[in-house]
Amino acid sequence: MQSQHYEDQQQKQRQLDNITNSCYRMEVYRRKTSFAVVLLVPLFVFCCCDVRSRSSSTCCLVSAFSAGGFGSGKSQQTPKSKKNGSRKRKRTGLSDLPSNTKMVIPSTKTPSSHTSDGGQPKLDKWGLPVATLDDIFPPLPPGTELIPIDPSKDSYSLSEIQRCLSDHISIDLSRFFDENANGKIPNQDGSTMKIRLLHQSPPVLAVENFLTEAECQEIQSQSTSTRAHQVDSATFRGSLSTRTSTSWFCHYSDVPVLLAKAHYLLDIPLETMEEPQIVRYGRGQEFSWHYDEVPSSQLDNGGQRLATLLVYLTSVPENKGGGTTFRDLRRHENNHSSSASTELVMQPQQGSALLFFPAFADGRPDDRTLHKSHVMDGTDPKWIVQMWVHQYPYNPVLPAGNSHEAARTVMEEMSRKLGYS
Ligand SMILES: O=C(O)CCC(=O)C(=O)O
Ligand SMILES: [Fe+2]
Repeated sequence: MQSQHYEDQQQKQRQLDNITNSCYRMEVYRRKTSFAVVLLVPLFVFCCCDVRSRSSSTCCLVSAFSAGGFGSGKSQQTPKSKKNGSRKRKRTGLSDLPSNTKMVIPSTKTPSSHTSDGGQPKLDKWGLPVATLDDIFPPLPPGTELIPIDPSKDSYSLSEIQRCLSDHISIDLSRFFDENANGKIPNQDGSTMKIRLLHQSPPVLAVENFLTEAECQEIQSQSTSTRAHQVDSATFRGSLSTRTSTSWFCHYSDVPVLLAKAHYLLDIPLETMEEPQIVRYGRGQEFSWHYDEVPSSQLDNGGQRLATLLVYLTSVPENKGGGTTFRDLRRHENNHSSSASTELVMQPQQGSALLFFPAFADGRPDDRTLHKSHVMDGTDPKWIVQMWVHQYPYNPVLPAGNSHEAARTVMEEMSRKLGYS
């Protein structure tokens, strides 16, 4: 399975390389078309207006056309695309973003042209091919393993869930959950956690009642603390990725309950946890398609992100947007008479956690986890807190002075209070 994925990655790279070639061919095609239009339109007008000289003019123009037009080497050797091609790219504002969220922006290679309606290529106002979502987030190669959950099963046992995690970060779920996938230790408000499988391969898990209502409110209130570092996400105009929410980077020690629960659930060293981030999406705000993996240029801090733990601090009704959506993953309708399937969406439910894996255990990105936060439609904002787990110890960047060590004691105290140790 892993070697299959590695081949898929290589194929993706080849697809990206092909973009350059197909784009060049597209540009040649465009040039030829413009050339033909430039020649044929005056020819048509000329012929209509001056019937007496039509035959000789046609001969003259046709011979000029065949000398430098379709099929001639000349237009291919001197593509006039140079001028447009070297046009300055619009600033994307990437530097305004938190450095640890990978935003995929259009390749510096010229994107391939794509046909829209009726096979016509989509061109911009300069007649250049327009990048499409498929250029930036290529479809998964045919044959990629995608296994949704079985719609005929009411639930998965803990052993079945555990088996789905075999290629990813090693987590021992039996510390926290019994064989029926129920939490072993009740929450402070008496509620019980429950872990559910949302997708088998790649594995996507939900933990109901991960945080209590009071714990959600306590974490959300950290956004008003002067200790949190606020980042207003830039809107990416001229790019296909858009993040318009607001984030707050927190000191580990300010969110001990998140730390204690994440640490106990995932059984990973505190040092591999990235700074906890609180995010708020107001009406109309979103985070469009992206991968959570760290760009290769930034792997020197903790290596790749192996797990994304995202906890919803507020609920958002189904018809109000805000769902976390996976492009390539499906959820079959739980209806035996129908084989309909829809995109896998996790609708925010206060206190529930979503757990998925942007990379395999050895750090190779798992592109099957391309996802987005749907545009918010409701007036009540969506709030989340999230944390990524790295391969190796991670050095926190924000807020200044943030440190794992400073949080260790409060985390251990909280673990005792919650009954985990
Ligand atoms: O808010 C969500 O539902 C998804 C957020 C996300 O994917 C991210 O911040 O990386
Ligand atoms: Fe994400």
